[in-house]
Amino acid sequence: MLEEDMEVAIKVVVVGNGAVGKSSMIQRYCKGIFTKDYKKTIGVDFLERQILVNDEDVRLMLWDTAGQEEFDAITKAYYRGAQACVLVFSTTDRDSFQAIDSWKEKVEAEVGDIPTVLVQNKIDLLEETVIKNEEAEALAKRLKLRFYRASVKEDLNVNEGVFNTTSSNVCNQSSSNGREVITLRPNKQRTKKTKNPFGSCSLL
Ligand SMILES: Nc1nc2c(ncn2[C@@H]2O[C@H](COP(=O)(O)OP(=O)(O)OP(=O)(O)O)[C@@H](O)[C@H]2O)c(=O)[nH]1
Repeated sequence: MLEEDMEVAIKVVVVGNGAVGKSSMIQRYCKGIFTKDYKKTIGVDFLERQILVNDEDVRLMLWDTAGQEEFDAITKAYYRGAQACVLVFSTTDRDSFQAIDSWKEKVEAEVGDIPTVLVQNKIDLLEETVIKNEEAEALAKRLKLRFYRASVKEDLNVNEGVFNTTSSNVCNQSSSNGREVITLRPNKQRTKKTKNPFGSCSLL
């Protein structure tokens, strides 16, 4: 296939316990909306958004995985090929915080060590928090992860924070260690060539 016929795509998996806000986070980023209703994800779901890398369009493909353990067998098949991971827990759910190690291990078991960020969602509910700031920061430090406090509801830190940073991490890691992050797909409209699309990154 000619280089002109290729496009770049980054696959990101969003994982964490049920009801921590994974689907909401992806919807906020890709569609700019928030809904109060809780609709449990069955298996996996998928949305995408275009970002700009070195003036080249890149497709950020966000895989929304079910938080319920009953779907583990299905969801882990979808971790394969992921180039980045967003680990999410909720301010009001201690179990979701304690489960982060196990989620990280599940993803690592399928795809190894990929750029990952840790997100504490629902910080609009801080008055109901069941997790101390120091605990969350200690977890991020121990796992060596960049840590974000976010509120999908209030639209805090989702766009500029979580997803744009995740994309940058993938880009930077790619340019520093030569790891392959490019998925090739037929794209007949494309004519421009780039030798190193991840040399530096800028996001829309
Ligand atoms: N207050 C508040 N509620 C939120 C926030 N983000 C999500 N929610 C609510 O939390 C509930 C669960 O959100 P989902 O996005 O469905 O959670 P999920 O992690 O995808 O859940 P599963 O599909 O079961 O894995 C919904 O009622 C959302 O409206 C937030 O930042 N603040």
